[in-house]
Amino acid sequence: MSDSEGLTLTVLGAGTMGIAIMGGVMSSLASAKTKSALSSSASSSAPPKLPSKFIACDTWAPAEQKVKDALSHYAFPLTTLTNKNIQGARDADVLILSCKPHGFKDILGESGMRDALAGKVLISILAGVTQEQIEQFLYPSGAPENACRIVRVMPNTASFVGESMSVIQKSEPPLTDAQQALVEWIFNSIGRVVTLPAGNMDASTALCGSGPAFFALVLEAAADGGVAMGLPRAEAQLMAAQTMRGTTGLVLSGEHPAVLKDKVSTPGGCTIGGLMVLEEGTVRGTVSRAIREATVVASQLGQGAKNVNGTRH
Ligand SMILES: NC(=O)C1=CN([C@@H]2O[C@H](COP(=O)(O)OP(=O)(O)OC[C@H]3O[C@@H](n4cnc5c(N)ncnc54)[C@H](OP(=O)(O)O)[C@@H]3O)[C@@H](O)[C@H]2O)C=CC1
Ligand SMILES: O=C(O)[C@@H]1CCC=N1
Repeated sequence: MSDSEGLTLTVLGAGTMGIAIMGGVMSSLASAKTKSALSSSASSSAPPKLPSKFIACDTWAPAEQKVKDALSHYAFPLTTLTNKNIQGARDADVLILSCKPHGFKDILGESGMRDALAGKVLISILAGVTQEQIEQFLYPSGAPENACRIVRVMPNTASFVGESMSVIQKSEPPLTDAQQALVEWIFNSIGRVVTLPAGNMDASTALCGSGPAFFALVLEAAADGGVAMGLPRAEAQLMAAQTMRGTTGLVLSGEHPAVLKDKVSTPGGCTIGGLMVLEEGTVRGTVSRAIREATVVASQLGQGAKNVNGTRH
């Protein structure tokens, strides 16, 4: 629980994302400490207290070692628990629900969970599960005065390296200033943040949550092309990754992707030759359709639907 030094952040589900988010937050805190300037905490919108202790809960016993292997080197107080979600929730100030989408009822339905969550902020990163679904499950007769506040956020796995793109769902009614500051601090500490209405969360899941997988596929294909033409594998992968990073740097600094593309295409040169092959392969349509498909699949993940991907052509 919160002490004079800081808050306790608990993740309920210590898999890929639970570890990535804790790792990102720890890394951000550690680098602020190293610089001995908690610049974000010094800003007017920073929460009065930051996370300083961490609890990772899972049902899978080997998760404890995975968490320790990934995070112990940050040297923050870190507790790992197996089948002790209530203890993890009780000892928390702020929680991240990071189980699989269909698993939230198991966790939130545990006897004593409602009391353990009272008055706290529960951040759900589950794909396809709405804030209302969680609220109605926890409080079927309406939220009591001490109900926890549920906030839906869609981050991505680049949280681990402080490069997430996280979409925070606009809360209705608004969170308190302190709650809002805490949620924004957590996700700003692990990357960039935008806030959007509830209706945009499934598309955000496809573009930001799934996005790293889509971009990794393109990156890997580009490296393969280089290898096919004789580049050594390790260098080809580094070259593809750094080239993708440079491209995103230009776009994030304000360059329009279409202008960027045209600038690279020297008339009569090799780039336009490669671009024509991509257009013939309907890369744009295929990539856009992948985002549309993932959006539709994401929208069904919270309905308890099984094998959703198999129901679509
Ligand atoms: N992976 C990603 O890049 C992203 C994922 N998400 C969302 O984040 C959530 C987690 O995804 P991800 O990290 O990939 O999934 P993982 O399967 O890696 O992690 C979930 C963990 O929760 C555990 N778990 C299952 N039931 C319980 C329980 N009752 N109590 C505590 N822990 C439990 C799982 O154990 P077991 O494996 O034994 O079931 C598993 O270790 C999902 O809802 C997903 O939609 C959002 C953005 C990006
Ligand atoms: O594939 C999934 O369902 C999750 C949600 C976004 C990224 N991974």
